Amino acid sequence: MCAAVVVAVDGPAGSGKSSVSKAASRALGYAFLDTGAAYRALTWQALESGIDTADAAAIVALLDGFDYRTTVTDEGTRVTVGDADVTDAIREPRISAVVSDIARVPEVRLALNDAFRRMIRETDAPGIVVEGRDITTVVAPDAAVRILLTADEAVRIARRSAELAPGTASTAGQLRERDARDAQVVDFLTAAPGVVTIDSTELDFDQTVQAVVGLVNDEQEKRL
Ligand SMILES: Nc1ncnc2c1ncn2[C@@H]1O[C@H](COP(=O)(O)OP(=O)(O)OP(=O)(O)O)[C@@H](O)[C@H]1O
Ligand SMILES: Nc1ccn([C@@H]2O[C@H](COP(=O)(O)O)[C@@H](O)[C@H]2O)c(=O)n1
Repeated sequence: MCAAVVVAVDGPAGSGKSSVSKAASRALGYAFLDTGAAYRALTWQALESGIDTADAAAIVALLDGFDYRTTVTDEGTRVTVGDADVTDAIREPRISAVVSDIARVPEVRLALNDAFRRMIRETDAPGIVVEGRDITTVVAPDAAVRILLTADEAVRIARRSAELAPGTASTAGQLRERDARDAQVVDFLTAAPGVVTIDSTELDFDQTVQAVVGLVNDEQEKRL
């Protein structure tokens, strides 16, 4: 039984899931769980081990020794695999290009989802904001607040390009391709029943964070 208020956030690539969820968690005094980081770290481990990411059996074999940890520091959350700090490496385009291979392996999803549920149960914060693709539907379908965070594709591409520039064309292609491949595995493009859609196309960053925080506060008030 989890005593913390769980806020589940799903959405497509570049919709602001991690940046908005992180800022909202800070504003609320909640913990933050970026589930995509675990898929990315396992991808990093596969590439580091010289494994073809399309080789599902080899990927499943990696799960046993996968020593994935996150540590909250003053500078932000550090991600490690074994002794390696992979915080920055897991954001590289070479990881984004193949992470969907890893995410489509059912054994990987089962193992990581178990780990995510354990992290949610074990948080000692009053609440936790958890973001990914299947949090509202699979990982935490009973979450107190469930949000689909989205924005028009062109806006998401522009925001991502501004972050990664140069290379708008390849950024666009990669974002579209990753969404298309991920959507074959989980549906993060339509809100499941009970899930509230926040469309940030016309909102700036702070307004989007406020929309999330406002929803959580409204839900908390209803429960009093
Ligand atoms: N409402 C907004 N207005 C302006 N910029 C935004 C807004 N929301 C997010 N951003 C910016 O868009 C970029 C993408 O956001 P972020 O990395 O959080 O997306 P994401 O959904 O986690 O992506 P991915 O799934 O690819 O990891 C970041 O630079 C972020 O600061
Ligand atoms: N709940 C999740 C979270 C992520 N994925 C896969 O990981 C990739 C990286 O996620 P980001 O949020 O960091 O972009 C994503 O493209 C998915 O392949 C997932 O399947 N389920």
